[in-house]
Amino acid sequence: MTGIRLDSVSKVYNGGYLAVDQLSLEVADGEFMVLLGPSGCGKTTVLRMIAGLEEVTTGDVWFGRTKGTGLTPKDRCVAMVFQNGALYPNRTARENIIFPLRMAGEDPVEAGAKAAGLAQILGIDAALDRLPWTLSGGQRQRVAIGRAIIRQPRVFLMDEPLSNLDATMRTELRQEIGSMTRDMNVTTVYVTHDQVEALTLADRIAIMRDGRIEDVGTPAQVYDDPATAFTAGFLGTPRINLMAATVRVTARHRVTLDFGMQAIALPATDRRSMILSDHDGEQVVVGARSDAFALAADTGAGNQLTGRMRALEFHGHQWVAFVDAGIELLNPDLVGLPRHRRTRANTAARPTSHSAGSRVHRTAGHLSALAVRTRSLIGRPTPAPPEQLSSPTHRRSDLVFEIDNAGELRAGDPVRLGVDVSRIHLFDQHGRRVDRVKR
Ligand SMILES: Nc1ncnc2c1ncn2[C@@H]1O[C@H](COP(=O)(O)OP(=O)(O)OP(=O)(O)O)[C@@H](O)[C@H]1O
Repeated sequence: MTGIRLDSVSKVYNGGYLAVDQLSLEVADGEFMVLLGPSGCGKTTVLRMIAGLEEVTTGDVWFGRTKGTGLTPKDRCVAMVFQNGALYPNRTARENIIFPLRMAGEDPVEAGAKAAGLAQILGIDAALDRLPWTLSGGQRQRVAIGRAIIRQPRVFLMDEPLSNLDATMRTELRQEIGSMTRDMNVTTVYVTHDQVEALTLADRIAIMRDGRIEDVGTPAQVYDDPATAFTAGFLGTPRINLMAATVRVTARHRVTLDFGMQAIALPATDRRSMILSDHDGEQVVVGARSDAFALAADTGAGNQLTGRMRALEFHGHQWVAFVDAGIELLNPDLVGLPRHRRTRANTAARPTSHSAGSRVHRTAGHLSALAVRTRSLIGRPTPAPPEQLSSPTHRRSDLVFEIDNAGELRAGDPVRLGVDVSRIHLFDQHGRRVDRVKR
């Protein structure tokens, strides 16, 4: 087994398209690393560069202390499973699994024993003597995994291996992949655009966007303490609410986040008050998931927002509330992305299985305006040219969050929302956290 290191790796495809941009990443020996990101962000390209199926344009790939750049795929001792693990159609599942050992000249009895052991782990021992076309999609993918892993590769690479399976099969095989790779202690890089797969399988997740890594951390780190607004928006259902706000410093270390018609205050003891107190008038992005909101009684105490319940959806175990609070919401896919990249990002937005995501109309127009009217909190010059606030994409939309019990609430009712500011995340206009993340 071995660790992997990508050292400032870039890939420019023929025609000059920069698919991967100076990406650096370390995967520890035996670690399960998930590359997560929207379609087209460069995940497969990274995987193929590790496998040696794609040449790096610049940078280096290392396997432990061995430089992989320039080695053939065979010499890298990696195994790869694709979306549709193609099998030899006229060989049984057993023959498919054993095939790499046969090619390596291994003793047939030992090879057979290894295949039987793997088949048991993968739950296909009863299907070993069947031809691929008689197997279910999940069984075929298990055979493909068995065939890839039987030679005990140093590195196991998987490219969306579950995406062609139905939901039940996906859950089952996901769990098996998790336990198998851990039992074998094989260094694994797994590509997916499915946040549930990433959160449930990974030791660490690298969230990719536009050929770069936005954030790397354990599932809990990247979910609870996201480094960027994009990461926050990619993880979690319903998607995080990203609200455009202006910093108002009312007294030393007294900071208010002004949404226009409404505002919330940070306590002076909040470390972010200190950070923002030199940035009066600057614009920030306030991220709030469901756990930051609570339907509040009309006490007037604490941070509250008022609005109107636009819709309430019953989801069995919970309700999803859509509240129009007259606050500008930003599109997580677009925050911090240079303007010329936005159309592409918009079409490659995060897939979501939750209807809440699709119901929300989020806009980019205001963000562009944010980018030009203000100085960056981090001090980087803002690249985007002005865009009119009256842009047709500039619209108000709903705060979306889950509640356990809707009680007597109905669509159209006025609502008062308590906001727990200890649970909000604050990002600068480029989508980077204003405070430090813990990694
Ligand atoms: N052979 C190629 N020639 C030119 N461009 C390519 C080639 N392969 C990939 N690309 C482009 O590089 C970008 C990254 O592609 P890649 O397949 O790595 O993304 P991905 O994140 O894996 O996407 P998906 O989840 O849709 O598979 C895409 O814009 C893609 O169109």
